[in-house]
Amino acid sequence: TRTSKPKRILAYVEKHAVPGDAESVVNAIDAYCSRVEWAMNVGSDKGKILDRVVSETDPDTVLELGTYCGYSTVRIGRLLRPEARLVTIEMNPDNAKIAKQIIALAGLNSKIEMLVGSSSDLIPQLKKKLDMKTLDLVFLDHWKIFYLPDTRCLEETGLLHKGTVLLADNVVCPGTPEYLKYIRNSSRYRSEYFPSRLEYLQVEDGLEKSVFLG
Ligand SMILES: Nc1ncc2ncn(CCCCCNC(=O)c3cc(-c4ccc(F)cc4)cc(O)c3O)c2n1
Ligand SMILES: [Mg+2]
Repeated sequence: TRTSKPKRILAYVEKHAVPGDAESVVNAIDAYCSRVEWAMNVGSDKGKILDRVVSETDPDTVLELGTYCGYSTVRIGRLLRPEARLVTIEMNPDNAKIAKQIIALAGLNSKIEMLVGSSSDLIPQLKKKLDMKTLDLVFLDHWKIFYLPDTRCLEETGLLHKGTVLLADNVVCPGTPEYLKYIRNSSRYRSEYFPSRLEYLQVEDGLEKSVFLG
């Protein structure tokens, strides 16, 4: 098949969003994925929780693991101050290409840098590659079995500081049991579960917010 779901999402956004208006890009993707075809964006219900956590954290540096089409990248980026920076990691080069175009359409190129590769390969390079002092917020939305090893890697590479917020998508569906077990039992984090719904469906899902205590 010539087109892919991300390409169909991009085509819809190009037709229905207003260039430079990040909100209209988010709304266009939600309209498409709720009416035409489901896609694994964090969606509007969990998106409202994400918005609140981003606004309360007001981060200077953000790391997103798993870009897909860039829905949550734009959702987060639209709330950041002009001098703030968001690095997003996507392993699939075709998805990264689409996401780059959606991020550009939202007018967020100046705040967002996309890295193409696996989180496990790229996280160790973040500190030196991007002169990343530390991260204020991490949004985990990639392969669910990588949440725990990547969190351990973030700890070991000194990318977390006292107060860094980790926000994990899909802790109920598809589920991230090993990550939840670790983060909820670790004295180095204070965790809180935000119940919600799986994107565009009536299935239970939720976000786990964990503050690193150092
Ligand atoms: N390590 C590494 N580094 C970087 C990377 N970049 C991409 N990947 C690969 C990640 C591939 C996509 C991850 N996301 C999901 O799998 C996901 C799934 C559902 C879902 C699906 C079916 C259902 F029936 C119900 C729920 C819903 C969600 O909200 C999800 O986020 C990477 N991996
Ligand atoms: Mg997700």
